[in-house]
Amino acid sequence: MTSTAPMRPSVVPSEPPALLLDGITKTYRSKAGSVEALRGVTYHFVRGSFTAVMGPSGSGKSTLLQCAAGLDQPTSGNVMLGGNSLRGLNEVALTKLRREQMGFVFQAYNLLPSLTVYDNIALPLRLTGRKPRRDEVHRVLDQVGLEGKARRRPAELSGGQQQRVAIARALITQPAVFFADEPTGALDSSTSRQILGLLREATDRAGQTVVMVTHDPVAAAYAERVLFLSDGLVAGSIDRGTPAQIAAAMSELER
Ligand SMILES: Nc1ncnc2c1ncn2[C@@H]1O[C@H](COP(=O)(O)OP(=O)(O)OP(=O)(O)O)[C@@H](O)[C@H]1O
Repeated sequence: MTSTAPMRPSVVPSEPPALLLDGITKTYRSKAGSVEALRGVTYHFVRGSFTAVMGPSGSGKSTLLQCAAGLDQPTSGNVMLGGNSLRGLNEVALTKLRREQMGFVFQAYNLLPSLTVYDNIALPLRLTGRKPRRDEVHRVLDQVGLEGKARRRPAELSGGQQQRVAIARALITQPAVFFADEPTGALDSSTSRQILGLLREATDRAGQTVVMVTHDPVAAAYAERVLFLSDGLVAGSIDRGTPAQIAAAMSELER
């Protein structure tokens, strides 16, 4: 595993990174005391890259994802999305940014059960105030291999098919950045491979940027880089690691 230092850019990139975390800290305060979930994370996610975020339980992975996606506010530091700062944006502006530039895929598929597959996928465009075109919806349905399922409801599909609907729904707005939190956590290994293949394709074919939190070294090996968190800090990274190398690095962190 490389140390944290080489992960800072050695040259100033000519275009802004897809996503920049600049000195992010996050402290949760409650009556029981305070927890420093992130203690100063600086990292840039290059455009078109696929990064897995791993680390022991409680190391800050979900907090990092929440802050990066503007779903939660860092205590200090800044998040830049495509060169635009999230700091100081109100909820309306953040919601607009999330709808237009971010895609989300979670372990729970979060599909609306009363809507058809077609309408679930079309929803993000409707939320931006735009009437979706049939060919747009069918293009992403085709991309995730679900042609012919447009009229089904989520409950009539397998878990893997539901997750593919969730990916299609995230793809339809052509977001700059995809956030995935344990996207294959509830799926068997062959279905997981298909889902991870779709995320890989989003980066390879469309130049989108994927940030995926996972506990699974096999899933993480689909990413070109694994970023390790430990105790709220970046502990290192591995590029193009095998599942065995990634698992070994995780065991080292958990020791
Ligand atoms: N809303 C909250 N209030 C208080 N503490 C919190 C809150 N959310 C997270 N924490 C604490 O912050 C730390 C980091 O939590 P986080 O969920 O980001 O870790 P994680 O790496 O995603 O863990 P896991 O792998 O178990 O999901 C933990 O100590 C956790 O208990």
